[in-house]
Amino acid sequence: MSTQTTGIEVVGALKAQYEEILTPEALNFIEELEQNFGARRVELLQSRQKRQKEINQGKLPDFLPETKQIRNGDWTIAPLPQDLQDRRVEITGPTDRKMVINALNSGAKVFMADFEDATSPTWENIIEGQINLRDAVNRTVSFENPNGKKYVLNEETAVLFVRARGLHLEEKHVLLNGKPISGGFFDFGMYFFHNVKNLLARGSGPYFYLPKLESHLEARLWNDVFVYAQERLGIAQSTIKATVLIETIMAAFEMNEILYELKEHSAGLNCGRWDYIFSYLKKLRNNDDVILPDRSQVTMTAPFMRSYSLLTIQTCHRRKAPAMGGMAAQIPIRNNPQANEEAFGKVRVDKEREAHDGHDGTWVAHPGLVPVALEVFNREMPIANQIHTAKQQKITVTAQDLLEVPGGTITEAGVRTNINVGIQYVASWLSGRGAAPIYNLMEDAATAEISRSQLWQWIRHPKGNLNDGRKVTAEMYEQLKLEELEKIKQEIGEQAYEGGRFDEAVRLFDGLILKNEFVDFITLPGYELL
Ligand SMILES: CC(=O)SCCNC(=O)CCNC(=O)[C@H](O)C(C)(C)COP(=O)(O)OP(=O)(O)OC[C@H]1O[C@@H](n2cnc3c(N)ncnc32)[C@H](O)[C@@H]1OP(=O)(O)O
Ligand SMILES: O=CC(=O)O
Ligand SMILES: [Mg+2]
Repeated sequence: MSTQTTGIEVVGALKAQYEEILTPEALNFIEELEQNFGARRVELLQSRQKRQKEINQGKLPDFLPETKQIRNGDWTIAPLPQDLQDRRVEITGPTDRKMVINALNSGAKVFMADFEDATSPTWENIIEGQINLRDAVNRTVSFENPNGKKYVLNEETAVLFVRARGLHLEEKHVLLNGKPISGGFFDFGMYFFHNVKNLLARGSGPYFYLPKLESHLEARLWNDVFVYAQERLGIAQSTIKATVLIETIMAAFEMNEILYELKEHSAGLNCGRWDYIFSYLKKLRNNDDVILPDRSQVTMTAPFMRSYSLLTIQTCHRRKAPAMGGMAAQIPIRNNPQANEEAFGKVRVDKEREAHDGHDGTWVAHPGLVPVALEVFNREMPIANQIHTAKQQKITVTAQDLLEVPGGTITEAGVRTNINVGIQYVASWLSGRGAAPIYNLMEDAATAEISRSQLWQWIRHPKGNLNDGRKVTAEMYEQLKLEELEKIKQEIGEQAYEGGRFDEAVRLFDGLILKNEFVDFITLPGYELL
């Protein structure tokens, strides 16, 4: 079915209620965003390729000489609204109806509803996600489980943020002049269009997370989108607030500049640790000095990760902006109290380090972890945030610190885990679930990117050897893959395996690992299969 408006065309199926989101007025607004900003998005994506080429030729990422004045200048972001002063615990999750209610009721200060890493962007997930968020803002959202359990919002709920898709992702079910539009502009635009007035009437505001930025020019693009959107709907400038994820190695060198570009709309920065590891590996993949050990060994205490976290705190607080921490991947383990306590212990240590260092809040992936993170931040952070404390203001983080290669080993178990978890995740994503519990860890698009890029690199890197001396090769991958697929079949059962899009997942995964050309994001070839 297709609905034609001026130049913009919806080619996705129109199920019940979809027209309530895809109104002619909302589509006109999206069309204007794409008309005004679509070409710049494409140019910025080309700039990413250009910078990658320079890195491949040996030019390492560094702080930009041309923006030194901004780094040295004395400026701050605009004051934060009242409901963004205290963000000590933020829960994240997909925009699934039940989860939206559970997250808003979880006791966390903020719920980040995610159209990015935790969402497989099927047309249904995207449009139903918008319906769910609209109903959440209206406070009419409800849900009934097949077992009769009913879900409604509590009196007091978390503040809502929405993470729009990254600039690299398109929405192929909405075309402008026959071409797919930006997924991020769609997510932002629809949520803003349908909810801004209601959010303001309820004393909150249109709050966003912006993922995977690679430069301050990308932040400038988003700022221009915000300025346009506010003007167009008659909303006061500076109403929109956005937290930018520092989750690419390139953005780590432009934190000041990103805050500066968005300074009227900024709600600080967040350490998106999983994509950051992926980006470090992706950008430096052709550098013979750079290689990462097993995924489990690349933690926030690795020197390059710690430098990045501390620099985020220093930069944000100098600019009076919140510096949000990141996501520990552990989730509750039912039916095994000891393993559960160990998992909670790991989350606790992670959050203690973040709070102690000076982060103003942190992320959790599951309602069961909200009390764990809250207890730590309540203990370590007796006031609403640490923006005005002097923590980390005296440290110096250099380009070398940010690029320092971590030590550690590559093991056969690490290779196996990357294959096993990577394929299971891709199968889940293709089946419409963008976040999945696998071996008691939260897996999403960002963690899967690490798994597959490590395999790609270990096969090709001169130092891609196991701790027992064997070189990681394509043949080893093929052999271990067969064994891991058998293991998965045993664990989840033949029926779930057959119904789980595993064959397509394996073909997609093989393409990512075995082709010499590095694919920028799993979700790009993945989206062709959705
Ligand atoms: C790298 C990054 O970008 S991190 C941010 C992106 N990633 C995420 O947001 C992941 C968020 N987390 C999740 O999606 C989920 O916790 C998963 C997929 C990891 C595990 O989900 P499940 O297997 O459903 O967990 P589990 O069975 O323990 O859930 C128990 C209850 O908690 C709810 N729940 C679990 N996680 C969440 C969440 N993040 N938000 C809201 N509710 C949640 C479930 O809906 C379920 O509710 P019910 O008891 O009312 O039925
Ligand atoms: O988006 C968060 C991340 O860690 O990646
Ligand atoms: Mg991410």
